[in-house]
Amino acid sequence: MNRLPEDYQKQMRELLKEEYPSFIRTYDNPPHRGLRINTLKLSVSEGRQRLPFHLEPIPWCNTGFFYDHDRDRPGKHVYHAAGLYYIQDPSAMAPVEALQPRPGEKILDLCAAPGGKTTQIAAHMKGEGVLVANEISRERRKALVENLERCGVPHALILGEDPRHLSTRFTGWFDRILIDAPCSGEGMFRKDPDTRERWSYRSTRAAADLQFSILEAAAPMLRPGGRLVYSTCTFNPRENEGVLQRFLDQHPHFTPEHVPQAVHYQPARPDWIDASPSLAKGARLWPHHLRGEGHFVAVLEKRDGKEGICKKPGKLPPVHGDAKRVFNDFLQETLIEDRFPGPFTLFGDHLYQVHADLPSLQGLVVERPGLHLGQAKRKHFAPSHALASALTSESVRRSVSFSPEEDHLNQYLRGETIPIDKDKGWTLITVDGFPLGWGKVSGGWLKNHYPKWLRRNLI
Ligand SMILES: C[S@@+](CC[C@H](N)C(=O)[O-])C[C@H]1O[C@@H](n2cnc3c(N)ncnc32)[C@H](O)[C@@H]1O
Repeated sequence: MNRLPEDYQKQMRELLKEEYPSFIRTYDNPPHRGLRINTLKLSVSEGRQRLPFHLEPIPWCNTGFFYDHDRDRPGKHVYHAAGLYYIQDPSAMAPVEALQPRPGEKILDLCAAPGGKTTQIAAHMKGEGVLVANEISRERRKALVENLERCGVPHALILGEDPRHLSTRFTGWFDRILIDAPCSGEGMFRKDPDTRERWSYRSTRAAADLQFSILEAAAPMLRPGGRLVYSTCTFNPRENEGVLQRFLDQHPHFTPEHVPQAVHYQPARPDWIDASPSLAKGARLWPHHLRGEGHFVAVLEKRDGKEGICKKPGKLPPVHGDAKRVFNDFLQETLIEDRFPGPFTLFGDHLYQVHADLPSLQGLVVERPGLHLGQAKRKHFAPSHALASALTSESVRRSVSFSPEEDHLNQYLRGETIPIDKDKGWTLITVDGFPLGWGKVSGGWLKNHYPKWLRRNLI
């Protein structure tokens, strides 16, 4: 295993003083493991009854649970594929709890991949409002898309922008913004030892400059009275209190607020860098004080500024008659109630449901303009995996439920065709009633439409 960098140990010894021995001993222990029940799919109490794992509540997140890594492998269970939970470091659940998202709001997750916090925000929003998930890295956006689809998030717009470019397009538009910033990752050295190799004093300075530029870009996008959460997974005061002080010096209309649930955390440490004492309202999550990795969380409120400049809805590519017709035919044949009132847009022949009053997206890298409904071919409509995941078995005319132990379930996940005695047509395939994907029944066979890139063998 990679050793902890000498300079890092020296830094932590100087900062933590008498606390240092108990801090450094945490590296001898395994990391704590957590999962978050996805309340877009099921309630916490149903999740506790249904999930076959040894769960213990995480005090700072009421949908979060520790699991026992020696006995449970939730990442391999079919309920994971069905999006019933998201595996997440317990400390990483703190920033969204501090953001306090509400249904119907406009919320920006500026550094979103792989989507742990985006899916947590989506669950708080109950799928209502606009959730903009932005991720600059193309490679990492793939995991973001996959996780949002798996978790059945119906209302996200996925962008791939440099925050400085976004900033000019959404002035005063968001009620809440999360910046879960790229950082030197000191808080992850225990869980992910590879990150140790990339660390140096210089890398922490470069990270601080990048974090400052991301905060600067986010500031104008928040409406007056809006809430911004800044979080990192590093202990480094230069990247935490230091970046915030530099930001507040130039943006006096932002004020630090107390992080909710502070009783579970330690206060931030402005005294380490001679910053404003008000920054102590932020929180530090330490592995020698709680069961999780290192994290930093701060809440800022905006007191002033411009409000909602981009009120004018943007124009998206229109939906031509053929696409509308095949989609409507599909809806009538497959769904019991039409839960998709639009508006819609077409990207190529892919149909999306979008939010009614989005500003123009022209010139932006758009990974998903909204919920991907499927592909509108000339004569028929092929529903998407994202649509299957956002539905329930009660909302469709035909569904088949397999139990986790059934052979047919494994066959479905492997992508095989399955003999079946059911009515012809698109059929929602579920595990215990929770959607996994599509199949199409014809002549006594279920043709498998589980996405090729997700196919696998259950253990
Ligand atoms: C700590 S991770 C985000 C984790 C994510 N919020 C989650 O909970 O799953 C930080 C992200 O910032 C992205 N990033 C890197 N450089 C960036 C930049 N210049 N502007 C915005 N984001 C950047 C990284 O690609 C990375 O995905």
